[in-house]
Amino acid sequence: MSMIEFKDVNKFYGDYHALTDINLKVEAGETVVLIGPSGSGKSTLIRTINGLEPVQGGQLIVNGQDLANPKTDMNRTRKNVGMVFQHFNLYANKTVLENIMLAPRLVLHRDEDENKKTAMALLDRVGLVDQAEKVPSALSGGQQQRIAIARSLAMKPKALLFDEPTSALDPEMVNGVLKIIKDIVNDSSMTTLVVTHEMGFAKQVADRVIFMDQGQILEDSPTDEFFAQPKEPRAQEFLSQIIR
Ligand SMILES: Nc1ncnc2c1ncn2[C@@H]1O[C@H](COP(=O)(O)OP(=O)(O)OP(=O)(O)O)[C@@H](O)[C@H]1O
Repeated sequence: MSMIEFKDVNKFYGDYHALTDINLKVEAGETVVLIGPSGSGKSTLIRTINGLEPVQGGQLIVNGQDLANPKTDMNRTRKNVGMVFQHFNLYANKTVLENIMLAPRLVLHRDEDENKKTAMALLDRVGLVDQAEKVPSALSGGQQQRIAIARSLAMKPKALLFDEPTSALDPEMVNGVLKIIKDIVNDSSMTTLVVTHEMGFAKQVADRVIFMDQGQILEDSPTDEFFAQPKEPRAQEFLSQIIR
């Protein structure tokens, strides 16, 4: 069974048809990058995968559960599917260490010593061990995003979703964060979906590229084929505008 499977999924915001007949399979361990113009539905699509946006119609199977079924327990899915947001979404009044330890303590009931050990190892992995006792606002945007990544990894998720993880960062912070995401993709067997406008990064990490426009998936191609020449005229136009 696929880790993630959309079958004829639709999503409305009121009358606005945000996702139209989405069909998509992502296998365990795959890395998929979603690209497309602003407003094409990329964020909406990945937010449906951990139940942050409910869908209407079709089936959305994530780790064996159908999220299109209102009876599904979303908490079980959220335990297994992590999310990194554009604006970090750290807890402002908690230390960096507490940000990382909170969910494993409350949701997984992880032993406190073990929890701290794991959190410190993750801080080491993102190069911020010395910042453990600070509050997020004392750190740069790039550092805050690295903490947010460590926080999501602390839950040991089966899948990790990144929603434009570098769009809110100052340019000099972008590469450090992308490097960490690349290392995670290379070192783990997690299923990873990334919405990004960073095409060089997409080429390096993605197994497949999905191009969206107006709430639809117009192209789903292996990365090499997509960047050599997308099949879809609208994807060709999009790429020609952003790669100079
Ligand atoms: N909560 C909401 N209520 C109403 N409409 C929304 C909501 N969230 C998104 N939309 C609309 O749905 C469409 C898709 O938005 P979405 O954020 O998924 O696009 P996107 O491809 O991620 O764009 P961007 O690259 O600009 O982030 C847009 O037209 C947006 O205005």
